[in-house]
Amino acid sequence: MIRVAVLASHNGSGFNALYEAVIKKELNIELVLVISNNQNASVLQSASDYGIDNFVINSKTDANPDEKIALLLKEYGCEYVFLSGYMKKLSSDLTREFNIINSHPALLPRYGGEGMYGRKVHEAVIKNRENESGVTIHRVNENYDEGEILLQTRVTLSEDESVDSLETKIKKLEQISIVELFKKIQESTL
Ligand SMILES: Nc1nc2c(c(=O)[nH]1)N[C@@H](CN(C=O)c1ccc(C(=O)N[C@@H](CCC(=O)O)C(=O)O)cc1)CN2
Ligand SMILES: NCC(=O)N[C@@H]1O[C@H](COP(=O)([O-])[O-])[C@@H](O)[C@H]1O
Repeated sequence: MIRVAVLASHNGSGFNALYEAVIKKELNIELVLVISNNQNASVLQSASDYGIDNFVINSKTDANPDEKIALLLKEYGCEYVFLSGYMKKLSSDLTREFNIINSHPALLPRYGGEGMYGRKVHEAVIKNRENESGVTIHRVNENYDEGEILLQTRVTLSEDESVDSLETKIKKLEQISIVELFKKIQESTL
């Protein structure tokens, strides 16, 4: 069974979607480890509730956070790492050594890169009066949002779309897309 680690900075809504899919036997993967840079992240409580080991790793806890992350990924035998709203840039050592996958709440290559995360993405899409947005799931390389695109799903914006309504739409789409992506991985059709 594929062993998957999750990195998240806040709620980890994508992680929760994967966990639900595993419980419903839609996915045959093993979520073995959760790491957050944020000691207050609610994803840590979710992981504890699910009985999944979880750790806080940041510049306060470790002199070299990414080195500690790599050690844990090896210790837990992680074959894939999923970034579920993780807000820190990962080192090139990490991105070269591990299969890391990220979900970005826009149609890359637009609306990506430094400063483009969370609500900031939806604010920019609305400000530019786009008529569509979506989710991009991609491999992670040493730069923000430039890895190979694995899956993209689109959504049409309504005339009166707000940042809140778009964020809700995108998160729902993301949770579906992430499960679809891991189905492809476990069926080795990726
Ligand atoms: N090496 C990589 N690391 C990360 C990637 C990546 O593609 N390559 N993806 C990000 C996730 N992400 C977009 O999908 C993203 C997250 C955060 C930022 C950003 O600008 N962050 C701010 C700091 C924000 C904070 O501290 O809360 C910054 O760097 O100034 C851009 C894109 C995860 N890591
Ligand atoms: N650039 C990365 C990025 O913006 N990721 C986005 O952060 C949100 C985290 O929400 P959550 O904490 O509720 O899961 C998610 O929508 C995810 O796509």
